[in-house]
Order: sequence, then structure tokens, then C-alpha cells
Amino acid sequence: MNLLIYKTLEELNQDLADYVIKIAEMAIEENDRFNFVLTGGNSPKALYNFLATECKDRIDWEKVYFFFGDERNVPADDANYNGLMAKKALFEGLGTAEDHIFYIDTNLAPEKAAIEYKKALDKHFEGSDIVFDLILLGMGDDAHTASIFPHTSLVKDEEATVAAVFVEKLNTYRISLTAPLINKAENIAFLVFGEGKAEALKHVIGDEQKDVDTYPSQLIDPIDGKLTWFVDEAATKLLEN
Ligand SMILES: O=C1O[C@H](COP(=O)(O)O)[C@@H](O)[C@H](O)[C@H]1O
Repeated sequence: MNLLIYKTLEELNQDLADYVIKIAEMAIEENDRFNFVLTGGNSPKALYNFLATECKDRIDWEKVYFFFGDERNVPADDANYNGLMAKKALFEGLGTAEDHIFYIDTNLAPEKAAIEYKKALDKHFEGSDIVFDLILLGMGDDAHTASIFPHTSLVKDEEATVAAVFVEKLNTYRISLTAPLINKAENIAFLVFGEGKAEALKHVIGDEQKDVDTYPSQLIDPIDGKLTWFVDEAATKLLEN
């Protein structure tokens, strides 16, 4: 595990963008495509804007396929739909073709949406193992990642798949990649900043004894890939040296 700490969010996003571009270049060089899983929420908006503007000419974006680590069970035109956030912040700027974006279809019932998403992934990876080049993850202040929330069935899901989960504290369904599927990736990067994440980060990174039910982000531990944390100083303020 590699922990990178930045003074400002601007520095963090610039470095994370360089990292995305570097992995994209390697994947395109090797396989002529880059399979990139996006995180949702608010944290990645500035990064996505930066990629869509400052990094627009740095790689051949037509070789990039975009996926989502999780989705909220809301219509595609709802401001909380992760796909809409990415569309506005990233895809519109890059002019990404629709057939390179793998949205999670929330017109379907959550379980069906999860099944259909897994089918779409299997098709894209042509029946072989689903191994993403890069998965970008966020972490909530309750230590959830993707939509693997504390004390939910997804924490214990041992199948490398896509699943629907009812999150009681939000009184809603989510659709999410499971931790075993995430952990197959070549590269996983967490984007975490702000004081509000400090308590969760202290436990997720700092605790010797794991408690994945309470801190699901502790589940993220790539099998063969690399894990890098991009965090700001505020988020690390409770970490012991
Ligand atoms: O609900 C969600 O939250 C997490 C964390 O979001 P953040 O804005 O606090 O970083 C996010 O990773 C996930 O994709 C999203 O659906």
C-alpha cells in the first residue's frame, strides 16, 4: 500500500490526474484500451473536470472505457445519479462516445440492474476474468466505499460480482461492485480529502485489528494489483506517525 499525502486538494488532483494518465498510457500500450472504473459522490468532480480540460490532449480518450463502482438507485436525470455527475464533469468535456460508458441502469429494479451490469461486464471482458486497469474509489465518513456500507450484506459478499444492497440507514437501494471484484483490479486508487474523513481514515489505515463490518474500506486489498491512497493533510490529522 502506498499512502500519498498532499497539502492542497489542487496538488492532490494534479498528481492523481498524472497517475490516471500514466496507467492509461500503459494499458493502451499493452491492450489498446483502458478500462477505468469511476467513483461517484462529490469528491471526484474537480478531478474529472481537470481530466476533461487540462488532460484532454494527453491520451487518446477514444481508447478509454468508463465504468462505475457503484450507483444510487435514482433516475438517470437525478442530481444524485453518479452517472450524471460523471457525464457533466467528465464525459461532456471529453466528448466520450456513449458506447464507451457503462452506466448502471436504474430504470431496472436494483437486483436486475446488478445482474445486467455484471452481464455487460462479462461481455466487455469477453467471458474472461473481469480485471479493471484502474478503479478509483472514494470513502464516506462512515468508511463505506463504492456502496459497501457498514453492517450490510455486501460486506460479507465473497463473490466477485455486482450486487444490489438495501442500505437501511439511507432507506434506499444501491448497486455496487463487490470487494472481491474490486480486489482483482490491476490498480486501485482511493481519493479521500477533508477533515470529515479523518476518523474513518484513522481506522481504515491505522487499525492493526481489522473490523470490516464497521469499516468496509478495510476490505480493499488487491490480490495482485497496487493500492494507492491519495489523501490530503486534513484527512490524515488523526493518523499516528
Ligand atoms: O455515496 C457515495 O459515496 C462515496 C463517497 O463519496 P465522497 O463524495 O464522500 O467521496 C462514493 O465513493 C460513492 O461512489 C458514492 O456513491
